[in-house]
Amino acid sequence: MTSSRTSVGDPAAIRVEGLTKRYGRRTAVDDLSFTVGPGRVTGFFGPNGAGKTTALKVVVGLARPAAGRAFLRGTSVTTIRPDARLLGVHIEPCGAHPGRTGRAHLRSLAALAGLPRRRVGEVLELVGLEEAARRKVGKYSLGMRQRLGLAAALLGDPEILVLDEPVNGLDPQGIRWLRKLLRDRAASGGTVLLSSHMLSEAAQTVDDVIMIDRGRLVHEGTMQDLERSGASAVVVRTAEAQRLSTLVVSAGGRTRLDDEGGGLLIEGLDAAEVARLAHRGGVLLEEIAQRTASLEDVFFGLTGGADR
Ligand SMILES: Nc1ncnc2c1ncn2[C@@H]1O[C@H](COP(=O)(O)OP(=O)(O)OP(=O)(O)O)[C@@H](O)[C@H]1O
Repeated sequence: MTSSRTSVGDPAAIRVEGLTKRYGRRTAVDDLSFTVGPGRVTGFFGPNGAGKTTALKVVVGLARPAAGRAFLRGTSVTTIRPDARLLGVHIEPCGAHPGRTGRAHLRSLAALAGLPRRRVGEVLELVGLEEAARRKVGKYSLGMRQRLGLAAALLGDPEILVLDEPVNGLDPQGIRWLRKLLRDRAASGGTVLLSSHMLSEAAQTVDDVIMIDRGRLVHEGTMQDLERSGASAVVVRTAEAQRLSTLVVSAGGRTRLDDEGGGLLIEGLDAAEVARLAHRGGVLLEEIAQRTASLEDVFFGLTGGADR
């Protein structure tokens, strides 16, 4: 280990404090704070445009914040010296020239980082790109580009891995493969922070969750807690949905139209409470059922859920 990793006794692998980043008058990241622990895979979730890529760029030192700070192993990213053994990053565009082969791209990255050439062969094998490494990057599919980006991030066998939307473009087999690779890294003490706008696809990969919406933190905790927090919702069918909605909201619940079944989805109250409310308010229910919430439902509940 180098001194930059051990000099400060911060137990967090990544610490972000009050980060704000603006593009003109648009605030992409708004007073965001979170920590990422070592030996964990952490999911950085949020809808399209939530500010995930922007925040990750600041975390890895690729963008400057208007306010706030980011630390890797207790050292500010603004003062840290580049070290491929500490930090591996994959954020598109990865900078690979379309006319170069995957292998040539990785070789120049390895040379720049002062890493031995043999690492190129090792990471190509690790990401399953040995065959494709001879081909030009411009001919790669999205999934192959993801693997190449991951290979680049893994060159230094880094302690901290930051990946922006790594699941994008991977087929189910590729997602399973990535899951194992990232889980293995965490199991051996590594830190993985990955962003995704697809909660379900990434859910089985992550231990911890940081969720943002419109640049702000909406949830930070374990995946287990998140799954528990949205354990169920109630689906009802009624001709008086508007009136029932008003009753539910005044009793502290939330409602929205159920995308799947066309009924009314109610969160924050259980089925018995909804039935009582409907009975007292004289609302006729044609159907009522308890439904286990999907992670998307949980996400919806936390982010306020407006369709954007
Ligand atoms: N270089 C830029 N110049 C101007 N605005 C930008 C720039 N990069 C991002 N933004 C804006 O900042 C906001 C956050 O974008 P960002 O790409 O960080 O979100 P995201 O959560 O990664 O979204 P996605 O899942 O779609 O990639 C968006 O409104 C976006 O339009």
